Amino acid sequence: MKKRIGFIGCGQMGQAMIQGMIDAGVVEPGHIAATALSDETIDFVADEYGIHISNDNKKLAAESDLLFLAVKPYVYRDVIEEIREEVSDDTVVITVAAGITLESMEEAFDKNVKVIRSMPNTPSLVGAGMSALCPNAFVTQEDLAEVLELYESFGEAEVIEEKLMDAVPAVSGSSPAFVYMLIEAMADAAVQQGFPRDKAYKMVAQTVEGAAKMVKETGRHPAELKDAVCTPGGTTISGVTKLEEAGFRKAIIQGMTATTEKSKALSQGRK
Ligand SMILES: NC(=O)C1=CN([C@@H]2O[C@H](COP(=O)(O)OP(=O)(O)OC[C@H]3O[C@@H](n4cnc5c(N)ncnc54)[C@H](O)[C@@H]3O)[C@@H](O)[C@H]2O)C=CC1
Ligand SMILES: O=C(O)[C@@H]1CCC=N1
Repeated sequence: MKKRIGFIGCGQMGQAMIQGMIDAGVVEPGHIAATALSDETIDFVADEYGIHISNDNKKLAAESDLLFLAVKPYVYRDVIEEIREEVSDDTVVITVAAGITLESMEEAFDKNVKVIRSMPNTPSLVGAGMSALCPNAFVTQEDLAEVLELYESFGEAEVIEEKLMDAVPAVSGSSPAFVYMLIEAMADAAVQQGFPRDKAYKMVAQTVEGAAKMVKETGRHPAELKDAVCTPGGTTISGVTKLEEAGFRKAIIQGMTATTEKSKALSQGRK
């Protein structure tokens, strides 16, 4: 891709996307530029990814065709204030933040601006991301196709209606953290039984990946796949029974609901 790609903010999420798109070969490092606040991050990112990086948001905004805002939601207002004049009618601004709505972006820019609201996740770093996107009315089909090509280079991507965007952190944006908690807890239990840590993480992570692949590739219902593991009177059903007693599903659903509620609160300008 020949478009000039800019990242304002280059922390966990920005770096995961940059690494993912470079590894996929969809864009040359020379076509990516970024900004960061600290000299430490600027030096690290320049060395690690070979992209151009500075602390000049205005210049970056003026020189980018596809401009990612990969800063925390509470920094958005100040950053937009700073770059508003540099963003042209043709620039596609892509949000990477929970609770930043298309409407709030249009209000903040106070002019016709192309905006795509997106929610990626950190597994983009290893080409296994899951992202959701939704464009505003000024984004053309061609713009959207280009941005989708980038997101699909580091994982899967879905274009969805904006009313579903607040549920995306729970489904895919924040949920890697929940899966890491599951992996950590399973590994702790294995270590309690005498497993070395490294073997425990490897075996549990491979099992999580394998189970996810079974859901994706067989198309079978997760409950059917679970039933196929449960030998009558065997080990699995004993574990399943105990997990149900402990409120496993309830805890997951409550965690996801809290995540979505927080995203809705941010979208509505509540804390
Ligand atoms: N970390 C994650 O798993 C995910 C994060 N996101 C979203 O990505 C956005 C960034 O999150 P992270 O990368 O986790 O945060 P982070 O704190 O790792 O990175 C943010 C970066 O922005 C820089 N920054 C702050 N103010 C700036 C400014 N005025 N100009 C230029 N750079 C500035 C900071 O120095 C920092 O390096 C957030 O809005 C978050 O909602 C979305 C999906 C997943
Ligand atoms: O925790 C957060 O707010 C961000 C959005 C999704 C993942 N991290």
